[in-house]
Amino acid sequence: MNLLIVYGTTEGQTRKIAERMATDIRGRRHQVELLDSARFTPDLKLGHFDAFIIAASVHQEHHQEAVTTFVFAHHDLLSGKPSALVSVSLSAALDGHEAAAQKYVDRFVSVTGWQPRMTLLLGGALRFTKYDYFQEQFVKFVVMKGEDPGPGQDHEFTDWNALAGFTDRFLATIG
Ligand SMILES: Cc1cc2nc3c(=O)[nH]c(=O)nc-3n(C[C@H](O)[C@H](O)[C@H](O)COP(=O)(O)O)c2cc1C
Repeated sequence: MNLLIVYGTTEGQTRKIAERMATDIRGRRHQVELLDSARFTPDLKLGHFDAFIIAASVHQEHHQEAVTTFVFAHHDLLSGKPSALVSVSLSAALDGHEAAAQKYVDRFVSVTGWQPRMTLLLGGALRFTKYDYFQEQFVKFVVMKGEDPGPGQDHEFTDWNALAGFTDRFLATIG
């Protein structure tokens, strides 16, 4: 099988997630190409791929615009082949915030018209040491609703075992 992973990342965590999936897929003896949504090439031949994984992170309640545009433009092709969505957010990792994480996905599906075969809501990372004032305030007060982020400045919430299990299950659906 030949898979394409298209990812959108703002601070780098989703790139790390996409790269981990690619490593796992190659370990299962499939071919895989990684494409950063910020670097689309018009000559990319999507018809060459047997299955697709879209991975994008959430900022201010939305996935990256470049990913949304790509999926909207190709939703028929994506819906006609095995395809999966990995939605990376803080809400996916925080107790009591699952509904918000699901809401981002529901909106993405409704805006793009694509119905992924499988979806994973996956925790991302907090990088307070890299945020500017606005980013820090937004994460603390809008996303975390004033909850104490804890003493550590930066924290990775990504459940790598859940990701590996998801990748395996998706590969099992495409044979
Ligand atoms: C400015 C900013 C806004 C964010 N907005 C949201 C949000 O609305 N909902 C959410 O669940 N997570 C939000 N997050 C958390 C990100 O989804 C999380 O940090 C993720 O790991 C980012 O992935 P990336 O490094 O691939 O861009 C936000 C993060 C930042 C820095």
